[in-house]
Amino acid sequence: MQTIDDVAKKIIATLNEAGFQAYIVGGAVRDKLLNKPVNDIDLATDATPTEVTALFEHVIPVGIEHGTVIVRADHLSFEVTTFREEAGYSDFRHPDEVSYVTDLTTDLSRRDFTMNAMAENKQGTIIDPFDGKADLQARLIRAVGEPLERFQEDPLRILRALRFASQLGFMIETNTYEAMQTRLPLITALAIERVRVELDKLIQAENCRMGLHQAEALGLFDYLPVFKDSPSLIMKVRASECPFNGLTDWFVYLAYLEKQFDLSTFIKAYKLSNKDKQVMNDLDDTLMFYQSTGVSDRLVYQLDKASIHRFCVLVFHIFGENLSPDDLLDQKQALPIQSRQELAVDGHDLRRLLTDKAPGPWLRELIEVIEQNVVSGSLPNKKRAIEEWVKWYYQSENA
Ligand SMILES: Nc1ccn([C@@H]2O[C@H](COP(=O)(O)OP(=O)(O)OP(=O)(O)O)[C@@H](O)[C@H]2O)c(=O)n1
Repeated sequence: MQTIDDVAKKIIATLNEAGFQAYIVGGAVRDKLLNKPVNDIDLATDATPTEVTALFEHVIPVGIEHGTVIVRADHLSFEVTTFREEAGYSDFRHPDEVSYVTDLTTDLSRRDFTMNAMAENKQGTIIDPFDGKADLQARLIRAVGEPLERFQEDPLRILRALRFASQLGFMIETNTYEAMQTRLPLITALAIERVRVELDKLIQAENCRMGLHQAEALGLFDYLPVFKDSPSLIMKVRASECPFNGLTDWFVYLAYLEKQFDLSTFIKAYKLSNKDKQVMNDLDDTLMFYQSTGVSDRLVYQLDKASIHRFCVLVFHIFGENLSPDDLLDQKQALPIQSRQELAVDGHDLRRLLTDKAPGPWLRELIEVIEQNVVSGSLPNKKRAIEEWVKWYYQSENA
């Protein structure tokens, strides 16, 4: 079977045959050397975006102003970026000016860390002008060239260093670490959404204890919303037994750890997306419900396969109770229905039945009551029976 690496090499071959240089660069080279799975490959070339576009059938112009296009091949996408050097980052996000260059080493020299500044050609030879391979072997994160400049260009690299330390269990080289310390105040200028992406990766990583320790030693949390106002929070996180790896809802856990914050404080401070907000709020509701009633039929009904495992992890760490995801799933499967879609009536049926009622929130509330009764077994999931019950419910309500 053709791998993502084979497809990338085909793209490189097409560029080489047209007279251009082309290489695999960045995280893919690093991860291959670490024997980690590679799901995403970036390419660099001396061809301009216009020249790349002319060579391939499916090209998406995603970031032409930064020299990047996406080449689609065999149902996979590859970012292809023209060799460049960057003049400065006044918004700490996008380089102010991008100038194309023709030599690979200049392109590699603008990158953050030596382990991310290697390239691989079509034959699989590694081009490594900054000794990234040696640093990988020594398990060291080292800035390329002058560290103060690298972090000035993009202070997000400070967080990237910490999250790589957390993901890979690497140490940060002394000069690099000192430059991170000097430039640390610049992280307050970063968009909070970018900060959160790195923080998520740091906290969910395999070596998160070490990553958190390094972040705390550096003073990172003094510059981060919520954490900076609550120094005890990070102490509690460190002291907690919670294995954050894989725990996507760590904000919920932190909100429970620090009772003075409700979840909305985190949601607002980190500008969580609506989807994230929904997931976090649902989980928060379920945990509160668990706190008051324990494992009830109504509770297992609210959980689904995707959320059941993390719910159990959170219950263990917040309440110290050991629930088995499999047992909860069995209990859920034994319920009369698994989801609202399986109810024998829907909104249309109920509106037809209660023609004298004007549209309003009553319909959603009624469906919720029916759902609860069916789940608890006090009402059979049969259309006739439910309709009879609804008529009785309204008669008794109006009586
Ligand atoms: N602030 C940044 C972000 C990225 N890069 C460079 O761009 C490459 C690709 O960046 P990205 O895809 O964001 O990260 P990866 O290093 O590939 O790591 P991961 O996929 O784990 O996020 C990096 O390897 C690095 O060479 C950089 O120099 N400075």
